[in-house]
Amino acid sequence: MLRADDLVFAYPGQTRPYRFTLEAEPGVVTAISGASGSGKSTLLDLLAGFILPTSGSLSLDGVGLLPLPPETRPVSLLLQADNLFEHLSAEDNAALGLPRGTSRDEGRQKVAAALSEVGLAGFEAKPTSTLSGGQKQRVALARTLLRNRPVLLLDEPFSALDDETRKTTRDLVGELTRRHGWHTILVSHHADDIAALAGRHYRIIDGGLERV
Ligand SMILES: Nc1ncnc2c1ncn2[C@@H]1O[C@H](COP(=O)(O)OP(=O)(O)OP(=O)(O)O)[C@@H](O)[C@H]1O
Repeated sequence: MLRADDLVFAYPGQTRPYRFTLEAEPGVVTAISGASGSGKSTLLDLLAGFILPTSGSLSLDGVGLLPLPPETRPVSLLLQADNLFEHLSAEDNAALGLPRGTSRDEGRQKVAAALSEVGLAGFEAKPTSTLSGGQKQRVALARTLLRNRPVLLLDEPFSALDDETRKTTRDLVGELTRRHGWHTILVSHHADDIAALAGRHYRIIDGGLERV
């Protein structure tokens, strides 16, 4: 279980701080909605460790995460777009998720298996700049598979996709979350994505999280 307990944070000059409390289970997509500017990205930044709360606690399965810098948190982050290096191939982008020290052959095999799991078998050598928006998000998910971190933060990951692609990409996120036991936190203001995918839903209201 991922638990945030009264994480308190304020930007300079902000009079009333955010106070975030949530629980996210493994294998379940937990959705976060809220008006524009309500603090959704701020919450993800706190979970990822890009900003630090002034008080509160954050733990995964009882282990405190706040002392960990972003690079060692058990967390992957996927944004709406621009998750990949355009000048690299699909294979090279996905391979960025491999642990350091992975041998060339083992890396190749693992990348091929991850690309196949996201429905991109045979796309290894494709330059990223030639892929569609949905295919790019799949490559980013393959990289997430290889990073093998139990928390996945998604910031409006389907917003740049057409309707059909958003449905298949969203199904894939649901499937991967269940299969790998990820604690997936989905920031979205699309009610249909939340209805289709989320097992738990919080809304940010007045700087806090309310269970919907
Ligand atoms: N670095 C910063 N310094 C000061 N204020 C900030 C900073 N980043 C965000 N804010 C402010 O904090 C509030 C919450 O921003 P945040 O980006 O978390 O909202 P959001 O819910 O993700 O918005 P949107 O849906 O528009 O992306 C906004 O009022 C924003 O202007």
